[in-house]
Amino acid sequence: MSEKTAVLLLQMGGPDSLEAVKPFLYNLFSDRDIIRIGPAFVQPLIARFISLRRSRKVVEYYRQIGGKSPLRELTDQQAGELEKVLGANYRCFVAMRYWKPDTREALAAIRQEGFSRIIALSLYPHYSRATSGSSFNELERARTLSGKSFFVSYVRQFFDHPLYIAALAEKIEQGLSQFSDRNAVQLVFSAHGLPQSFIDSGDPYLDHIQATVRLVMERFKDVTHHLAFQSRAGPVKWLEPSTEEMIRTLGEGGCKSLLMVPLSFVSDHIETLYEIDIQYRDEAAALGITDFRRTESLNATPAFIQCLAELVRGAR
Ligand SMILES: C=CC1=C(C)c2cc3[nH]c(cc4nc(cc5[nH]c(cc1n2)c(C)c5CCC(=O)O)C(CCC(=O)O)=C4C)c(C)c3C=C
Ligand SMILES: [Fe+2]
Ligand SMILES: [Fe+2]
Repeated sequence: MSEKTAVLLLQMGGPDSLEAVKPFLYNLFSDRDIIRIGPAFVQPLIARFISLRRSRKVVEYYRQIGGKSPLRELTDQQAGELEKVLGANYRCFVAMRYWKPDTREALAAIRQEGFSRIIALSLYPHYSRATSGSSFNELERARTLSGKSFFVSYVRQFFDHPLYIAALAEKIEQGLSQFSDRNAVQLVFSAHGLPQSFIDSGDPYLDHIQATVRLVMERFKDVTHHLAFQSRAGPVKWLEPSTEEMIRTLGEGGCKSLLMVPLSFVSDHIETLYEIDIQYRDEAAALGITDFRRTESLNATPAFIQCLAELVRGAR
């Protein structure tokens, strides 16, 4: 057995072609950790119907951002950079919850290289049952199938890690420096939405998001900020206010300079590249917001990779 430790980066994944959009959505809507549709035995049928219907609309969004999600390339890049920083005692692998490489494939690769210890590093800073919880459950199922031959440590969250806060603050500082008058800028933290029912049943996601915003804003005391939630899907009540509502309220109130700060996902994906950069930008322009910008995603920024390395080194 190798003395090295395997680091398994857990991410949602995204379609790697337009043909993959429908099966990717099917995998997502089949997962009862993210969405519960009726009794378990009917969910696959309903998932098939919803993924077919939604894919017709969503394919067009992926087409506009280059015909696929960039999550695979970006996550591989993060894994490669992290491996360089961690040095010879670690090897990094990637497992995507709803696309390739899936968790079973990743465990097979880890086993083939002779590792018995895994650090499961969720790339969602804020814990939710819908995201990290789902990835951990999938890992546990795959580990059971493999005869529990791996010892796994979990990095569940890092919403308040000083290096994560510093990396976000660096991006905000870069964003603010692009405006001619930073005092006129309204900062909108746009976190991914979650159905209110998750929070009501004890999910810590909202508390984690609010803590990140508070910690970051300790460094920008002179800047006005707001928190809103993007990307609703389905008819239930989601966290409020929505990012669209927030942009409308600010635009109608005379705001001209707006800096969007995407929270909840550390890499670019459809919701930064399409929803913010195309859809919200158009909506903001129609409301007279003439200077609409977004902070860069953390992706493989060195300060963020240092944060991941600290999380791995501190994992028990
Ligand atoms: C079905 C309900 C959904 C919940 C709850 C949800 C929570 C949630 N999602 C992310 C991050 C990502 N979501 C992505 C895509 C995506 N998510 C949903 C649905 C829910 N998400 C759908 C249907 C899709 C597919 C795109 C679409 O149809 O709109 C992605 C990947 C995007 C990509 O680049 O391909 C990420 C990342 C978080 C953080 C979160 C809750 C906290
Ligand atoms: Fe989403
Ligand atoms: Fe999502």
